Amino acid sequence: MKDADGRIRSWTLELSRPRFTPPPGAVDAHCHVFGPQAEFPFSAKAKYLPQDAGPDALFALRRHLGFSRNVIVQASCHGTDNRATLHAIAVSEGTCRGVAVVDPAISDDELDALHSGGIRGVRFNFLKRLVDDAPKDKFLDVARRIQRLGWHVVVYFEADILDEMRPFLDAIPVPVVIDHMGRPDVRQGPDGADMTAFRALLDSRDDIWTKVTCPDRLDPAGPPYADFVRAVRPLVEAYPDRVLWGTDWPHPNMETVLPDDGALVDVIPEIAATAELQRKLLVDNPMRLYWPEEV
Ligand SMILES: O=C(O)c1cc(C(=O)O)oc(=O)c1
Repeated sequence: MKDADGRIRSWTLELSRPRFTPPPGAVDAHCHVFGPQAEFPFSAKAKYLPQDAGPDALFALRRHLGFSRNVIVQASCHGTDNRATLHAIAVSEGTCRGVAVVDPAISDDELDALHSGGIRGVRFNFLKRLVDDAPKDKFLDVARRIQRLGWHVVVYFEADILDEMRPFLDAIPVPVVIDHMGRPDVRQGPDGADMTAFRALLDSRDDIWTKVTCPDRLDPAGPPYADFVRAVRPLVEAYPDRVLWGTDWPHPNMETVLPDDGALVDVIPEIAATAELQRKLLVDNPMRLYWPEEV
């Protein structure tokens, strides 16, 4: 949905109320903020220009869905200027933490300032439609430099480059979180080539986590996202202590079919069928990674 300025709205205004009630303290561990542009302009290199989706809208969504905290992941449209993310964290009264995108030339003092602002990880994005370049050697240098802060890295790539990503991922000296499971083709099922290769990655070290997110991006059939559920539920059961969940609101680039966040929440009990799995996915795991001092 584009406005008169050509700015895209990628989130629905017709939100359903989910049937599923998240456990107390649930964390939406993958979401973004856009702007507001007047205060926090988008990057000159942004590949999409969204309408404003600031912290007030995010917190209204959170209340509606029954979540308590958010992890805000710096969106590619803001480049390496993390001010919009830091602003949202700052006004959240301790209920948000974040993942930054940094220029590899960032100083140690600037990294310290990000830590004080609630950042606990750095994102490396390998999607050509979102970023111009992804310098692996410089990213590895950043990964080494954030080790002293106790941070992790979040990596976003698509399934077709998993093989070529392996040496890079193997060399990262801090915990690794893979966005959206590295975008498998969920129609292949739980034992298809993409999920099998992804499990081999998870098996390669015990500090690789993943976000079991984005049925809307990965399952074109739409709600109730049957192929996504069939492919992802065994993953949640096999790696219950290394999975995170998030809405992905405001759903960057979902221009044609706007996901209903209520329907996304209703996928949770389908991929995490027991109260214990739900508590790990929504509370214990994200708290360990983002609020370790409270665990
Ligand atoms: O697939 C995407 O388009 C997408 C984009 C971004 C971003 O622009 O940062 O983040 C995501 O998690 C997913």
